[in-house]
Amino acid sequence: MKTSIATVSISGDLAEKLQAIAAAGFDGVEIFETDFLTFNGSPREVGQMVKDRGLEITVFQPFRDFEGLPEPHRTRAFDRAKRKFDLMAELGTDLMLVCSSVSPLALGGIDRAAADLHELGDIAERMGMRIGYEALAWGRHVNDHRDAWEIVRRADHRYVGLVLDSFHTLARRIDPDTIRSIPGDKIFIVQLADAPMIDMNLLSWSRHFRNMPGEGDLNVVDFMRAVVATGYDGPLSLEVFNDQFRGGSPGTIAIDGHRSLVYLMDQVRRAEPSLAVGTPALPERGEVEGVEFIEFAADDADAERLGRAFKQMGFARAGRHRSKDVTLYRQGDINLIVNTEREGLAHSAYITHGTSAYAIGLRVADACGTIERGVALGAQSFSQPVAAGELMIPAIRGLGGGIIYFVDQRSDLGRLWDVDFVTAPPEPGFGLTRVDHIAQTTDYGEMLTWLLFYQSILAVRKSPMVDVLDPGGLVRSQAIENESGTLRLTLNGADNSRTLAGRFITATFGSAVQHLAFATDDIFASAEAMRQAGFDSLPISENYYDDIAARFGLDDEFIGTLKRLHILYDQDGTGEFFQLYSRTSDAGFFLEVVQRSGGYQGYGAVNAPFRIAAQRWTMPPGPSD
Ligand SMILES: O=C(O)c1ccc(O)c(O)c1
Ligand SMILES: [Mg+2]
Repeated sequence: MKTSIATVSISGDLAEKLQAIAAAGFDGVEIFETDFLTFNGSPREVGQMVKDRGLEITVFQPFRDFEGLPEPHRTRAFDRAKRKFDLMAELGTDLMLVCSSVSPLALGGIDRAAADLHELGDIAERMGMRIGYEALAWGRHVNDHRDAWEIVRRADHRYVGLVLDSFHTLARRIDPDTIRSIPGDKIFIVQLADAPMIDMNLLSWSRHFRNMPGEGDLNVVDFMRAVVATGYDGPLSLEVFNDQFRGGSPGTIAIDGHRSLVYLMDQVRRAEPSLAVGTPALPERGEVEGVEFIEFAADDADAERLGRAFKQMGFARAGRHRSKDVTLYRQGDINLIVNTEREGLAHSAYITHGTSAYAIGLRVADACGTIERGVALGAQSFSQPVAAGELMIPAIRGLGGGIIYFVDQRSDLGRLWDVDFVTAPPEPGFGLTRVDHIAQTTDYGEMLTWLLFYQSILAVRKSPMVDVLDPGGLVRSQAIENESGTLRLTLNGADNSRTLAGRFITATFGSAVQHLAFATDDIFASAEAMRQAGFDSLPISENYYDDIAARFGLDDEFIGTLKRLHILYDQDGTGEFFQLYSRTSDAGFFLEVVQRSGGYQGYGAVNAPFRIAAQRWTMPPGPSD
């Protein structure tokens, strides 16, 4: 199946857009008229630019306010169309998208519109063109693909077909299964877009908030299943109007778009195996069984500091890499690696970001399958030389230039610690059992990119976005987790550098992992042991404890213990959540210990403002304070 994307979906001038679209692997492009009109060159030159990049023009659009007009407007509309057909011949494309009229002059009437389209079909045929009719969700008389199809059916012309656009259908909550009865050869092109669920008027929602399939909340998979069921085998064309994308990186948005289409077709194939999906099958999404390790890049002085901090939390120095300057700290199922090598990716990560948790190792059911899937979805695989006898751990590049390694039990990768490390016997520790969650910070503009990256490659789902109030601004936070809770990531999007999250991005030149949370089954015992080992926990305001005492009706003794140990507390109706924080590093990195009880699934978002306030009093002032 051919892939295509509208020029409106990408930022930049026409040349930049085409370059990014071709580089991301698309076969075709929809030329949006304004992108052509604002280009300082002839239609022939545009056609050549498209060809030179190995692309074809899938459709020229939009042609507005055509059908149902009274005279003299009707004749004018036909003249306008003829001029555009001439232009299209120069551009080198034969399909024009006619979107349903929004003109107050349009008269309505299915037969009138069908007659207009039939007549235009005759002209198109003579000029070697075809027309596709699309129902805009806010069209004056036609705003439903079922009506558009009825008009196309009655127009009864070989050169007149239907255009389906997932946004217009799904935004109006029209059952996509109504598409199944349309003949596939009468669908001339299919446009795809998703959108977040927001309650607003259709036009504004469409023009500003569309996003790539899989990034929003619409059921684009069911829409596409219905399209495939018709036998349609034309291009899948993204048409995404999004304010953020218009100002984003052309290359990244184009790659996200291509990834979204590959992922969409993979979901269609899995949801309805009997359909003839014309794209290659992919290995299934990586089933994450746990976080196997977190690796830090550091210089010697910071490695000392990190080692000390880990010991104060009950980690033991548990091993050394056989050939590299790499130390393993271990407690329960948590493996923390500190890499002070002077070459390789760890060193480049250190040079770029300073001391940082630049690599994450995930335990999956099938490491090679997960990599294969990632690469098919446009992720970059990563490898660097290893010494003889050591393991080459498969990896892809992730957020902030970091690395995600994959290990599994089905290969030698399951013996990583024995093969690559000389390890010591386990020590008891302070009760920390596993990595509860990994918090990554990114620019707000990149959140959808990483959401799609994780969701398309790993078997995870996203939770609703929550707002984290920071005195410097709002940080948007969204969790990405699997069913069993063995992988929990939180993505925090900062849109300025005055928030703690924004400061972290600036201070580390875009390192991603800002904090790590470890789980315990008894936070009071862990906190007590950590305190005795010299752990300097983040102090929390008295006011906070007064508030939770009142909010949850907690008794004095319990509140006294929370207060003394600097533990934050939350309930969600199904269970309880306890949190304890370290102080932050100068750059804003920190560690957390949490205890979940009952069915608590959240991350203590209500406590975040108190944590942030406490971090602010205890941190050195930032450059913009
Ligand atoms: O917003 C619009 O006007 C518009 C134009 C053309 C389309 O294909 C579309 O889906 C929307
Ligand atoms: Mg459209």
